[in-house]
Parts: sequence; structure tokens; C-alpha cells
Amino acid sequence: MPTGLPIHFEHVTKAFGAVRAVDDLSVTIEPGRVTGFLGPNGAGKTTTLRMLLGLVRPTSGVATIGGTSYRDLASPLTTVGASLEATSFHPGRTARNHLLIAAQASGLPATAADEALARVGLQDYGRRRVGGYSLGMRQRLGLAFALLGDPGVLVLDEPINGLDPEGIKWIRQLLRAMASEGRTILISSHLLSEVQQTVDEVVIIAHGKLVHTGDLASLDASDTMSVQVNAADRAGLAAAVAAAGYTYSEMRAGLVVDAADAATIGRIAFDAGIPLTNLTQKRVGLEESFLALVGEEGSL
Ligand SMILES: Nc1ncnc2c1ncn2[C@@H]1O[C@H](COP(=O)(O)OP(=O)(O)OP(=O)(O)O)[C@@H](O)[C@H]1O
Repeated sequence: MPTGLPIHFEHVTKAFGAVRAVDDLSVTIEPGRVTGFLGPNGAGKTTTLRMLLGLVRPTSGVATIGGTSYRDLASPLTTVGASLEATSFHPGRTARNHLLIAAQASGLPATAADEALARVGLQDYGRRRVGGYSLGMRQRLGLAFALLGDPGVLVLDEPINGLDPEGIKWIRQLLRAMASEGRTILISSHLLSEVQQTVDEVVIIAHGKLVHTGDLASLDASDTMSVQVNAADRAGLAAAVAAAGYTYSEMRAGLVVDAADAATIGRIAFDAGIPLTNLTQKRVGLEESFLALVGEEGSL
């Protein structure tokens, strides 16, 4: 069984002229979990992954896999598998041939190609030319390349982008299964909603800087809870809520009281002698918390 290794970024900075694409990023990605690397377009995700894979040299800081820089890994392909962008495949060549060539070049046996094809569900299509592949099949083939050396660490840039619902379900199950085998799985996305059901942990960057890291639930902080409440005497309710120091917005279905819990709002209404017709605790969605963290850019 391949070993999942931690990924460390230590004070990693990459400047392109005046642009700090990545700015003093320090974070650890643990094995056995699926970690979502999130941020709006241009936040610096691809540059960070490229530094991790030795494709771009950091201006300062170090990125390591199990304590070793990619360039110094004794056996890169069996340590870390990566798929950075939609790889261009020769349309006239079969998927199996593409993989066989890559396996041979890396000193892996031919069986590695068939195993990778099977792992991504392309075993029945491996002898077809890639030119006839759908986008989803190409994505699977890209993943097969990443899996060729059966690595313990998987780094995938936007792997869900362009997949149909069935493909999304499939990759979700695959990544979760691989994490439960103890592998380290890092996947980037500019949309939290796209990876929300796949990831255990999130690392969020904006303008090259780390803005949040933790498990998915940590995004759903309690101070982002609100209460939806209504009464026949809505004006009286609004006055009582405001007098207790809460801010609210008025919706068609009632008031939405910010940063409040249902028990407290219920008591305020009771004390004011206002019978309620509705009292519901609302959580601000994860997506909204995410957008609040990454700022306006998040809506791109
Ligand atoms: N080779 C380069 N030369 C100059 N600027 C670059 C280069 N590569 C990236 N940048 C800049 O660095 C910033 C971060 O880009 P990066 O591609 O890492 O972001 P990203 O989060 O991956 O976004 P996307 O999802 O759109 O690819 C952007 O402002 C980009 O224009």
C-alpha cells in the first residue's frame, strides 16, 4: 500500500515582477484526508501547485512532500501523482498506448497502465483512440496518468471542472476511497460548491495569501448563524428585536435576525408579549462564508 505523506508549504512566496502570485503561504496538508485548495480565479492556486511539483521555483520559502522537495524525491512518480491541466493527448493514439509509453519511460511495468485504466473506469475503452473521447473520458485519462505510479500523494488541479453529474459522483467516490486508504489528496477548485461534498479539509487563499484553513465545518462558524422569525405583529417584533440590540433584515416571510440564536429571539418576543408564527435557526451557507472570506473576487 502506498504511503500518504504530508505536504508542507513553509513561507512560500512567488513574485512575478510586481505581482505576488503567492505571498508567504504556510500550511500543512495531512494524509488520509481530501483537502480542497480553494480560491477565486487568479488567487495563486496553480502557481502554488506548480511550486510543489518543482515546475516553478519559489522566490522564497520551501514546498515539500514528506519533508523532501519534489526535485529531490528518489522516486517522484510513485510518490506523487499530479494532473495540472487538461493534458493534450495525441488524438490518433489509444489511451492504453499513451499510458504504456509513460510507464515505460518511467521504468514501470506494462501492468501499471492497465491498472491505472481500470482504476479510472476506462478498462473497456483503453484500446480506443483518444480523439473519440468525451471531455469526461479525457479527464479520467488525465487522472490515470496521475495514478500510474500508484502514488501515496495525489495533486489535482480543478479535477471536477467539466465533469457531468455522473462523473462528479464517480470522482468523489474515487478520491474518498483513496483518502481512506491513507493517501494525501489535494484538489484545487475556484468553487466551494463544486468540492463541498468531496473534501474533509479546506485551505483557502485569496490574493496569494492564506485566509482560512481547517475542516469543512470550521467554515460554518456559529457567529454566522441567523434566525428567521415572524409574527402577526411584525412591526412590534421588529421593535423588540432592535431594542435588544440585534440587527435584522425584513423579508417577505418575516425578519432575518443577524448573529442570533432561536432561543434568545423566542424569549425576546415572549417578554414583549408577541406570539410568533415562525421561529427558525438558519445557518449561513458554507458558500456564503467562503465568499465572505475571499471577498468580491469570489463572485467571478
Ligand atoms: N508566469 C507568470 N507570469 C506572470 N504572472 C503570472 C504567471 N503565472 C501566474 N501569474 C499571475 O499570478 C497570479 C496567480 O495566478 P494562478 O494561475 O496561480 O492563480 P489560480 O488561483 O490558479 O487561478 P486560476 O484558477 O484562474 O488558474 C495571477 O495574477 C496571474 O496573472
